[in-house]
Amino acid sequence: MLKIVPIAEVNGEIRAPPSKSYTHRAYFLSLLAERESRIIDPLISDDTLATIDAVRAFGAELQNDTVIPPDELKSNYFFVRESGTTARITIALATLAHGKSVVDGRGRLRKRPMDDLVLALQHLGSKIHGIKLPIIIEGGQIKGGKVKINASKSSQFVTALLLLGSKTGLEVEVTNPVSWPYVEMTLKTMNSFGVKYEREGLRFVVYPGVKGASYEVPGDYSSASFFLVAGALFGRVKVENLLRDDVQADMAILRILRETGAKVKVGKRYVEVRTQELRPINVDCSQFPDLFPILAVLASYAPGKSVIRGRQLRLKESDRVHAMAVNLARAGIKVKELKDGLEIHGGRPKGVVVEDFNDHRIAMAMTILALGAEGITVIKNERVVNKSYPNFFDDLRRLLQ
Ligand SMILES: O=C(O)C1=C[C@@H](OP(=O)(O)O)[C@@H](O)[C@H](O)C1
Ligand SMILES: C=C(OP(=O)(O)O)C(=O)O
Repeated sequence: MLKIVPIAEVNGEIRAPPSKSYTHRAYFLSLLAERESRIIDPLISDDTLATIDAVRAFGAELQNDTVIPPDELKSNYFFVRESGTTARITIALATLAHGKSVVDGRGRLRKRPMDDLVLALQHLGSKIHGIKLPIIIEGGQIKGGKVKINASKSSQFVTALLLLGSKTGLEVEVTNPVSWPYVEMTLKTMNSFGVKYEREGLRFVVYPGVKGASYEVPGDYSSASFFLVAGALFGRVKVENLLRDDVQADMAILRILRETGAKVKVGKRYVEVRTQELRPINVDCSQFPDLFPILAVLASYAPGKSVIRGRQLRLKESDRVHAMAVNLARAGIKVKELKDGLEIHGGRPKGVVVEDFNDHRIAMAMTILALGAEGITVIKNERVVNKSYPNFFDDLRRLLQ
């Protein structure tokens, strides 16, 4: 358990951890490559360990930062912990492995949607049983061809098919996408690994062949966003290891912080945010859903009414709309739960015992809220941040020292 005592101001620097999303992509593309690859500075967290375990279970050999791919993927039992990204990609790639595979996970992941991806893979000839984890795949029947994917619940369905297509060749047509920048992140990583594809709007033709790469994982804007908001609320924060020229979904934080009135300076490899003034925000997070919890915290301090929405916010490690509504109401903030988001009236939050709903981003967002709250905040289970950011509290201490 951790107690967070409010501070007068924040003024410090940290280094962003490596990107969870790029780490997933680099390991799975290394698995599919024609030769060995190097992955430099990967994120090591609960989610990426799930991916590393899956890549090993498919038959890859990992020696330090080198991944030696198998000649053929092996069918296996894949336990992906609570990693949605790992689950979706593993389900798709397991269709390549002759024999029976099982993909399973724990907690909320067993309730999160897999159905549209399963339908698409069945359309391509694979035999799959179940639309929620645990899912059984009778691999080896998959062939290339043409498939349409409804991406209204998750862009990870698209990512999974694009990666599959880098092995089989595949034409993919996407409908109703959320979180589109994550598809751009997948395509960018495919470029790094020498995969050829053509695109026209929401249609892709992926050609078979993954060359391999020596790939350096960039810093994570999703993890950095918690401290960038702390800079906007309470003083100054500089986050190193953030590339200006990137396509990460949560780079949206830069535009939003400027719109709310913070002073944002972007260098080649860093971002610095200073408090200036705070205006309410009105934003749809459907393309960058992981910012929702920390934007709700930002809105809690911004005088006036903010509205923050997103189509898939209730489908994550928790129902994030409900989770933030509960915690902000407990902190004395006037909040109204909408079908797809929150209406928040900014004020001065009180310290609370945080209900994290076993969601790393709820715990991290509420920790930042605590820095300016009236009274002490309690984080009951600080280990919940291990899913994406094991060093979160170490970096917080570094910032406050
Ligand atoms: O592809 C990825 O790496 C991710 C995509 C997003 O999910 P959805 O596409 O399901 O919104 C995001 O919430 C998740 O943290 C990581
Ligand atoms: C939802 C997240 O990841 P995943 O979908 O991979 O579980 C997240 O990191 O907030």
